[in-house]
Order: sequence, then C-alpha cells, then structure tokens
Amino acid sequence: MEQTQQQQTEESMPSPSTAARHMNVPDPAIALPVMEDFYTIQGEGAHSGRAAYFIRLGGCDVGCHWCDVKESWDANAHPKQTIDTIVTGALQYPGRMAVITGGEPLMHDLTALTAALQTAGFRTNIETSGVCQAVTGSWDWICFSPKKFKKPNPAIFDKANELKVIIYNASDFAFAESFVPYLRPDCKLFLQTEWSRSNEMLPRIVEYVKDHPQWQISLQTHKYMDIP
Ligand SMILES: C[S@@+](CC[C@H](N)C(=O)[O-])C[C@H]1O[C@@H](n2cnc3c(N)ncnc32)[C@H](O)[C@@H]1O
Ligand SMILES: Nc1nc2[nH]cc(C(=O)O)c2c(=O)[nH]1
Ligand code: SF4
Ligand SMILES: [Mg+2]
Repeated sequence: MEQTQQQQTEESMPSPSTAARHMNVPDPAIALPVMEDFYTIQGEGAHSGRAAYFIRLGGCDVGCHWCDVKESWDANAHPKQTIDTIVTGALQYPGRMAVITGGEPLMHDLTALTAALQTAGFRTNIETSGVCQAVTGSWDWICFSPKKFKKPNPAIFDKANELKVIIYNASDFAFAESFVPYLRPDCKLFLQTEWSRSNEMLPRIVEYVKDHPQWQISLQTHKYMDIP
C-alpha cells in the first residue's frame, strides 16, 4: 500500500518512551503509584521546619505495627501518575525541596523521578527504611529509618545523610546504636519517639541524648502543628 510522506515520517519517528530508552535519559512517561502529594513543612529530622513538597508513593512490605500511614502499604490501591504529572504538581509551589516518602519509596526504581525533579530545580530528599533491592535515584539527602521488622540493604549505610530511629521501647536505643559503626562519620543521628508512646519514651530519649550528645531528638512537629 502507498504511504504518504507524512505517514512514513510519523511511523519512523520513535515514541517518546523509545527515544528516552535509546538516549539513556529518564522517560517522563514512566508512572508511579502516588498515594498523595502535598506542600507542607518537613516536620521531622535534619530539615525540620523547612517548606517541602511531599510525594508519598504507595507500596510497603515492612509491616511496622505502629506505622502511621498503613493506607500506603498496598501499591495497587493508589493510581499511577506519570513523572511529568508529579513534577508539574510540585512546580505549582515556590519551595524547591521535594521529599519522596511512602510507603517504602525504594520499592520503586526512582532513577527517572529524581532526575526529573533535579532537572526542574528541586533538591531530592528521601525517607526510607532502607529495605530495598537497590538504592535507586539521585539523592541530595537520604533519611534512613531502619526497622526491626525487616533488615535494610547495607548498600544504604554509606549513602545515608541522616539516621532516624523510632523509639517504641527501651531496646530500640541499642538497635539505633547498632547501625552507627557502619554509617558515614558525618551522618546525623536522630531519635524520634513512636507517636503513641511519647509520654513514656520522650523522657527517656531526653535523658539518653543528654548522656550521648552525638544524638539529637527529632519530633514529629507537623503533628503538634496539626498540618499534613
Ligand atoms: C511513614 S514512613 C515512610 C518512609 C519509610 N517507609 C520509612 O519508614 O522510613 C516516614 C517516617 O515516619 C516514621 N514513622 C512512621 N510511623 C510513625 C509513628 N507512629 N511514630 C513516629 N514515627 C513514625 C517512619 O519511621 C519514617 O521515618
Ligand atoms: N510534615 C510532614 N513531615 C514529614 N516528615 C516525614 C514524613 C513522612 O511521612 O515521611 C512527614 C509527613 O507526613 N509530614
Ligand atoms: S517501613 Fe515506613 S511505611 Fe513501611 S510500615 Fe514501616 S513506617 Fe510504615
Ligand atoms: Mg508522616
């Protein structure tokens, strides 16, 4: 059958996805399950108090019984959004710090999302348990929050900028210390009370930090401020 010149040109042109694969650039059409995204104040850890755009990805199999966002666990419950849509959403606000959280965000390959965010001018921060096949993505700040319920991949140890351990009971102090020898010397060390155990554990954290000043306290300040 005869083809017009326009048809031939269109058919021989690669789709954006094919082009991205061949040129080794991130494909903006890649999609990830997004539970929610919102502009707020980073409530925890080293960047506490700073404006940030949160991107909460669905999917987690770590199973912390005290997790404050269990609705995130089932990745299939959250519609996929393209990276283009996610970045366009983030660009609606003046802040240029993006926090990728979940769920467990490293269940997904975050190479393309972080590349797109950095190209758009964002700093890329992640909240992760470190439970993953591989630490994908290009990160400006990694907050590593290990859990007793599932071992982290040691690949995260020399990449973490911040260790943030949740204190649910007294044995969690030793659990927190067990990671320190494997981390970078400049990794910041935080202890954060599990929210429902604050009355009992916060006074113990205060005493612990006074005795072990290499540690700092992290509070979930957004919960006190009643913001997302
Ligand atoms: C919901 S998790 C998502 C990111 C990743 N799955 C992780 O656990 O690091 C975000 C942060 O909230 C902390 N977190 C979750 N539930 C909490 C609770 N009940 N009290 C205090 N911190 C909590 C986690 O330890 C983690 O540092
Ligand atoms: N404001 C605010 N700060 C946060 N820091 C870590 C959070 C998370 O759920 O990953 C979080 C969150 O959910 N809200
Ligand atoms: S690893 Fe994070 S998201 Fe997963 S259950 Fe634990 S606190 Fe919740
Ligand atoms: Mg939270």
